[in-house]
Amino acid sequence: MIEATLCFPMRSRSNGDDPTASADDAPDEVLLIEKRRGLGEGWYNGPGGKLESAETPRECAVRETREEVGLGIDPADLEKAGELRFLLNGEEHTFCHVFRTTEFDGEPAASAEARPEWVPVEDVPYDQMWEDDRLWLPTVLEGETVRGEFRFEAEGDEPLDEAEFVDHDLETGVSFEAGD
Ligand SMILES: Nc1nc2c([nH]c(=O)n2[C@H]2C[C@H](O)[C@@H](COP(=O)(O)OP(=O)(O)OP(=O)(O)O)O2)c(=O)[nH]1
Repeated sequence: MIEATLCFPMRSRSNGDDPTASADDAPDEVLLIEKRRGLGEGWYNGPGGKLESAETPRECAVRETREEVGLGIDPADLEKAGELRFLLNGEEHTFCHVFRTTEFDGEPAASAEARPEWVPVEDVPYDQMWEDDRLWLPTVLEGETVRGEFRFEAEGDEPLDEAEFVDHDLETGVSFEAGD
């Protein structure tokens, strides 16, 4: 079983040039990446990837976001937003921790792995993402929490991103342990 993370940096678009904007405005843009290699290549996603040994999910999300798009994040500023379990042919394939943050340093920059893009929450390109994302990502981007199980079926040795998405269970408004 693979343990992985996703991180969704968010900002309020109106804090830029709108003089009526306040810093308290709800974040309405999310930093997505166009993934340039590996699992989900060519699709949009949040920065993220697999845990390295002895790393916590928070440390992994911070490291992957720095490596992929160059943003600096304090692990304590990550808000746990979800836990997603991906099953392939009935077996647990990946357990993914989802984080959200509005606190980060620097400007996103492209890397060999990712091309970053700020996207208004209402324009997230779900038709160019993993098929299950439209079921849970809107809730995460609204500031809520999710726990879900997503079942994929594949023939032979097909990787997860070529498997067929068959069904799911999803719970919203869940609580996570402090420090998760
Ligand atoms: N949004 C979304 N992300 C997913 C789904 N399934 C899934 O594995 N992911 C994420 C979890 C990880 O962040 C990422 C896959 O890990 P990765 O980026 O390290 O994969 P990779 O094959 O490129 O690995 P690497 O060689 O670069 O280490 O994709 C899904 O259904 N939706």
